[in-house]
Formats: sequence, C-alpha cells, structure tokens
Amino acid sequence: MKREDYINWDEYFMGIALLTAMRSKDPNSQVGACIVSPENKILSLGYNGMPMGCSDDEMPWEREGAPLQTKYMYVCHAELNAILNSAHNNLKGARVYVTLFPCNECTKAIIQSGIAEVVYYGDKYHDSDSSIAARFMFEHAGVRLTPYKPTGRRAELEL
Ligand SMILES: Nc1ccn([C@H]2C[C@H](O)[C@@H](COP(=O)(O)O)O2)c(=O)n1
Ligand SMILES: [Zn+2]
Repeated sequence: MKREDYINWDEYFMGIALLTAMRSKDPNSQVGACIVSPENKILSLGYNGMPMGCSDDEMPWEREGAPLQTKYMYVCHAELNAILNSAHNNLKGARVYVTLFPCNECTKAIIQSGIAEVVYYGDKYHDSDSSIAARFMFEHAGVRLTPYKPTGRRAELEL
C-alpha cells in the first residue's frame, strides 16, 4: 500500500522556493522563486542576488543611505532571475511559487512572460505602492494570485 502522508505539489514547490531563497546573500530578505509548468515540471529557479560578475563581496547590501550605496540599485530579484534563467522554456500558462509577493517590476516581467498564476508566501510589503501597483497589474492581466497555505509540516528526512 502506498504511503499517504506525502507532500502535495504546493508544499513541494514552495519548499523548493524556500530552499532556493537560502542561497541569497541579502542580509535582510532572502527570496526564492520556482516556476512550474501546467504538468508540474520545474522550469526554472531563482533567488535575489547581484548580477553576474558583480561580486557579492564588493556590492553594497545596505538598505539605507545614498541610493548608489544601497542594494536596491543593483540586486536582481528572485522572480526576474527565475524568468531569465528559464531562457529556453516557454512559460505560457506556468505557475510561479514565490516566497515573497512580487514587486511591481517583477510583476511586469511575470505578466509579459505568460505566467498565469502566482502562489505567494510572505506579503510583508502588502501596503507599499509597489505591491498595490503589482496587484493592480495582475488583476488587469488576469494573472491568478493564490496565497500559500502553510501546512506546518517541516522538511525532515530519515535516511
Ligand atoms: N518579490 C521580491 C521582493 C524583493 N526581492 C528582493 C530585493 C532585495 O534583495 C530584497 C528586499 O530587501 P528588503 O527591502 O526587504 O531589505 O528582496 C525579491 O527578490 N523579490
Ligand atoms: Zn521584484
């Protein structure tokens, strides 16, 4: 008889997005994204980080100060990295699992790539202009927004 307490697709893909976020060097917010086909195949992964060739050790990670001395000028967001990493895959009708609700800039890329659903975990910037603009665009573009429902299950494996 098969085991019955296996994780469902949402737990699986959000779990992978969370694991991917752990690669981020951002000291404040580590974000992960996992893009999945309608057939539940993983198409791409991404996390927030500095662009290629821009050393994590030399770029600024500050949140405040002169704009050029903050991370915001430079960091590439998890969702955009996942879309760019998927260069050879068709994302039409795909879902993206994100550990943090997308910003307005990533929202444009998500919509333009043909992704049909965003499953999001954190939403700590819900009231920011960026999130308000993102929801506005998603609604107009017909992209489904699904809050992830954590099951409370933790990743443990007995080998
Ligand atoms: N959906 C998002 C939102 C933010 N990020 C990145 C951009 C920064 O590295 C960090 C946010 O930093 P904070 O202002 O919270 O210190 O997260 C992303 O990749 N995807
Ligand atoms: Zn973004």
